[in-house]
Amino acid sequence: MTERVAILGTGNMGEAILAGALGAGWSPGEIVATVRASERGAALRERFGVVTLTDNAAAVAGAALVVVAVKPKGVPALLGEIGRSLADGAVVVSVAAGVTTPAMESELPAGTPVVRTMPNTPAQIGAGITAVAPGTAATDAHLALVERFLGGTGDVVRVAEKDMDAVTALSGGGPAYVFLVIEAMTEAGVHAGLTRDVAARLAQQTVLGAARLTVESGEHPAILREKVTSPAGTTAAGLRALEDAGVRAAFLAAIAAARTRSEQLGA
Ligand SMILES: NC(=O)C1=CN([C@@H]2O[C@H](COP(=O)(O)OP(=O)(O)OC[C@H]3O[C@@H](n4cnc5c(N)ncnc54)[C@H](O)[C@@H]3O)[C@@H](O)[C@H]2O)C=CC1
Ligand SMILES: O=C(O)[C@@H]1CCC=N1
Repeated sequence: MTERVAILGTGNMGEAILAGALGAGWSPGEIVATVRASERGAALRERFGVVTLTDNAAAVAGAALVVVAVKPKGVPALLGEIGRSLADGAVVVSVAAGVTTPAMESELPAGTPVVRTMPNTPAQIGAGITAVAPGTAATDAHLALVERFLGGTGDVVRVAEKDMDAVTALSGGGPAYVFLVIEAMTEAGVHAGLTRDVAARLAQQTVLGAARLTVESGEHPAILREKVTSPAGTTAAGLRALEDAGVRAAFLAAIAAARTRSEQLGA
């Protein structure tokens, strides 16, 4: 891999992408990461061996791919900062919730290729999923570079930009919902008398195994659920309690609320 990549704003998501890309074979020499605080830069240099800078304009000079990973409200100012330093043909990718491609294009020199993306933090171990939606000047070659880089962090799926707020709600924030489920199942196991270590291991591996079985069997989750649920058995009793507590409705409400919030962040 020969292209240089700049990651601007290397916090939780930027670091997850950095770790995932390095794990997939991108070399530290190909990536420069920017930070606000120099101690953060020193920690990233130590951990990953990449060059870190606090100057975003200097970081994008010579980069073919620029990944903007600051908070949504920081994106316009950052794009304004780097516009004149971008290399010819460089593609600018944002991971920010809510920030649209027209909004990105309006802060950059006319004709700059941009791609809006929504990754998630399992990118850190190459198990993420990123949705991508191109702006008006992004060509297939730009998308191919973006997909090659982000492909190191997990799956990549192309979506229409109008679907990005829904994607943000489902997979962008989705790991948090699953972490909450793992935390709650673990705690419930402790309440049922298991040690915390055993309960945590059972909850983690159950979520991992169920997710893998869904993917690898290709069967509908409802069918897989029926195969666990013996008539009048233990699982039926547990599922009844979850339905009584409104778990399905809670997920509908959670994804709808997160989607609305993503729309607001872009407004
Ligand atoms: N955390 C997550 O799971 C996901 C986050 N995102 C998006 O990623 C973006 C970043 O989110 P997080 O990583 O969670 O936030 P964060 O606050 O952990 O990271 C942002 C980093 O950017 C740095 N920063 C801010 N302005 C800067 C500047 N001008 N130059 C250089 N560095 C600068 C901050 O010091 C911070 O370390 C957001 O736009 C969010 O919507 C997208 C998908 C998932
Ligand atoms: O919570 C947020 O706003 C970001 C976007 C998706 C995940 N984290």
